[in-house]
Amino acid sequence: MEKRVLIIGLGLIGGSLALNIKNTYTEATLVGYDINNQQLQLANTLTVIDEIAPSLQEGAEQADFIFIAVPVAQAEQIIEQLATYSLKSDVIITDVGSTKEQIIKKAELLTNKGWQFIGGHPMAGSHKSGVTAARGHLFENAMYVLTPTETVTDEALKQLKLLLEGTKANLIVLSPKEHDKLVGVISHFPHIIAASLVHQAEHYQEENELVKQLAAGGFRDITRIASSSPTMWRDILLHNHDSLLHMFEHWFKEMEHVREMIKQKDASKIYDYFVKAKQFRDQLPVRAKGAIPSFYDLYVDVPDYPGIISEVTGYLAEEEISITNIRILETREDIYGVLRLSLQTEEDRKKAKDCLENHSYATFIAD
Ligand SMILES: NC(=O)c1ccc[n+]([C@@H]2O[C@H](COP(=O)([O-])OP(=O)(O)OC[C@H]3O[C@@H](n4cnc5c(N)ncnc54)[C@H](O)[C@@H]3O)[C@@H](O)[C@H]2O)c1
Ligand SMILES: O=C(O)C(=O)C[C@]1(C(=O)O)C=C[C@@H](O)C=C1
Repeated sequence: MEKRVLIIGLGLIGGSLALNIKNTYTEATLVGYDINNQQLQLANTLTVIDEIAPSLQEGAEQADFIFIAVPVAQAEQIIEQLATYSLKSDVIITDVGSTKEQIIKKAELLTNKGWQFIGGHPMAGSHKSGVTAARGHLFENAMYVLTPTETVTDEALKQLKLLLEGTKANLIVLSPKEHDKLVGVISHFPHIIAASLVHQAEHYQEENELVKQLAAGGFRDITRIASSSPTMWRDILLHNHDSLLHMFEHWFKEMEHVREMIKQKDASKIYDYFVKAKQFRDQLPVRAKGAIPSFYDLYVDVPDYPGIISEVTGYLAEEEISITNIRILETREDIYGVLRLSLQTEEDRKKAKDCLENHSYATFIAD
């Protein structure tokens, strides 16, 4: 039976969800709504959605499923608006916000009217925003948290899970409180640290402008997420402020502990500190997309001249070696560049290495 799925907010996550749902739920008509008309038109042109909603109200009142995919403060306002409409009696409403407690509280406006609201949060994303960053496989193998409360029926949960099958994500149920605490530790607090490291570098840049030039792989890796949407992250911090304030206390103690080890020049404690961190970090699930993206990467030294990328990919194509991603690392802008090729298997990487070395390229593996 045809189902109308309204996606409110056609950015990275809303757009990716639309692409995912279309993968498997073929009887769905994807209807989009966004306050940014340019994003909306773009989503339509890119066929991420099938139709544009004439208005939020019309789109919502005709929908069987509603996804709220806007920054979390905006999500609260959308919920308030939806609560004033005449939605279908069996509509299922969900969201994708990075915080859950405050949204679930607000959603009582909907559940009090007998509508089903199931909080959701796909644990995959990017520092990029907008529908052009949307990807059909963004959530593959990632965790996707659902936070149904006691008002949610088994049938509604089943229907939503069915709709989300195309994401190929691992659905997991948590309470909103548990969610906010856990995600605070592994996503929200690290985001603050990333931004603070960038501020620190900027501060030192005033003393010596070489800071920017020297910022190499490590700094770029640890601060990538500081390039994310400031609106989205402002809202997340304001929503999860209780958990985050608590974590600051731990963090200050942690930093104090590190400072003390350095002050004492305690080599053995410093070594142990890094050993323990490495052990825990190395145990994280590395092969699953969405957790920590992990591919079989091959680095290739390339001279900086036009056409170099097509030359390299051309050699690989001749030997039918497919790459999943390609990126120029901007660490050595002066003479040479480094291409990072991501391959699907160890075997493909070996083949690519042999192929490019036969064409006199220097390659290296950095696992
Ligand atoms: N970016 C990530 O990595 C990530 C991952 C998981 C969940 N999330 C959550 O997903 C949500 C969306 O994030 P995103 O990365 O897709 O952001 P985005 O900036 O790419 O897209 C958000 C879209 O919402 C639209 N919008 C804003 N207010 C609106 C309103 N009142 N009505 C209609 N449209 C509105 C914007 O115009 C924009 O197109 C956020 O709540 C975020 O916390 C983000
Ligand atoms: O990969 C990134 O760029 C992300 O920031 C994704 C990330 C995360 O912290 O892992 C960010 C916020 C979301 O709520 C979920 C995922």
